[in-house]
Amino acid sequence: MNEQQNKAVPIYILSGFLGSGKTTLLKRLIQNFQHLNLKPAVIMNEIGDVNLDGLLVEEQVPMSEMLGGCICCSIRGDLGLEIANLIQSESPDVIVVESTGIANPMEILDAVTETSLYMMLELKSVITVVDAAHLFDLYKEQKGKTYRLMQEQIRCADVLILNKTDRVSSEQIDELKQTISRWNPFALLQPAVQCDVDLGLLLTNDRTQHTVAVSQEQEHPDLHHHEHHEHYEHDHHHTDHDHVHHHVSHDHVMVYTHYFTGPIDSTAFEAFIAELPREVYRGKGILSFTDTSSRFLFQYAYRELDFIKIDPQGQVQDVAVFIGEHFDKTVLIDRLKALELN
Ligand SMILES: Nc1nc2c(ncn2[C@@H]2O[C@H](COP(=O)(O)OP(=O)(O)OP(=O)(O)O)[C@@H](O)[C@H]2O)c(=O)[nH]1
Repeated sequence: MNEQQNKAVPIYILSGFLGSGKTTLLKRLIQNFQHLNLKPAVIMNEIGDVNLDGLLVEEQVPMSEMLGGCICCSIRGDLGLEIANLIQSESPDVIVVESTGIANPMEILDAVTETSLYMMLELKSVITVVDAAHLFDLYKEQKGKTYRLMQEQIRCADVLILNKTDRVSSEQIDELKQTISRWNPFALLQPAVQCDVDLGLLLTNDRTQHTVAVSQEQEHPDLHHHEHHEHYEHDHHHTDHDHVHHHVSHDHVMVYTHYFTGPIDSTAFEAFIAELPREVYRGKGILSFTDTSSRFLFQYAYRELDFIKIDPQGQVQDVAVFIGEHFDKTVLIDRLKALELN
C-alpha cells in the first residue's frame, strides 16, 4: 500500500433545503481547496434527471452525478459505490457530497459511515446551508413538512450557514440566530450573503468537536428516521425494494422536467415565473431567448429569480426543472407550451 492509500480521504456533506445556496458554497469550497493545492472531487445528487448545478462547477473537477433519486433514500445504496469509484479513479485529496435539498442528512451520514467501514474515509463535517428568508417565514407559521425538514437539517449540522441574510432585517437575523442555536447549540453558526464565510474556520470545525451533539442524535435514531421520511416522498424512481430496506420515501415531492423546442420570450418567461404557485418552490434550467443570442441558466428559489449567462460545452438542450409539492403539472405544462408558441 502506498502513502496515498494509507491516508483517509476527508469527506464533507453539504445539506440544506432546495435553493438555500449549497452549490454557491460548493464553488467557494472548490476554489479554496484548489488554492491550498488540494484536489477536490464532488458527488452531486439531484432528484431530477438533469444536473444543471454541475455546469457551475469547473470542468476539471472530478464529479460523480447521482441523478433521478435522493441519496438519503432511493439511491442511498449507491453512495458508497460512487465514493469508492471516485477514490479509485481520481485519488482526490478531499470529497464534497452535495445532497438534494430534500435529503435528510442523518441518512447520508449513515451511508458515509457505513462506507468508511471498508474504505479509508474521514467524515469531517455536515455543513447545512439555511435560507434565512425562507426559514423566517416558516418559523412564523410553525408548521409544515419543509419546516420540519429544515429543522432536521439544522440539527444534524456541525456547521451552519445562515445564508441570504440580505433578504431579512437585522432583527430577523438575531431572532433566527437565537432559534437556530436553540435547535443546535453545538454547531458553528455563520450568517452570510452568497455563502461568503470564513472557510478556514468552517473547515476546521469538524465532528470531533461535537461528540455531544452526535451522541444525542444517536440515542434517538428512530425518531429521526420516521419523523421526516413519512412526509417527504418522491414521486418517481421508487420501488418497494427501497421501502423494505430504508423505510424512506418522499412521495409528496414532485419533479417536472420540461425540454423546450426552441427559444422563448424573456418577458413572458419572467411573467410565467412570477405567477408560479407557492407549491413550486424550486426551478432551474437552461434557456435560449428570442430577444438575445446568449444562453442563460435560470435559478428560481423561494420566490426569487436569477439569471446567469452561460456557454455550455457540447450539446445541451434548453430545459427547465421544477420541484415542489402537490402542484398541478398539467397547468404548468400548458403554460410552458404557451411560452413556446410566443
Ligand atoms: N439573495 C440571495 N440569493 C442567493 C444567496 N446565495 C445564493 N443565492 C441564490 O440562490 C439561488 C440558489 O442557489 P444555489 O447555490 O443553487 O442553491 P442550492 O442549495 O444548491 O439549490 P439546490 O441544489 O436546487 O437545492 C441562486 O440563484 C443563487 O445565486 C444570498 O445570500 N442571497
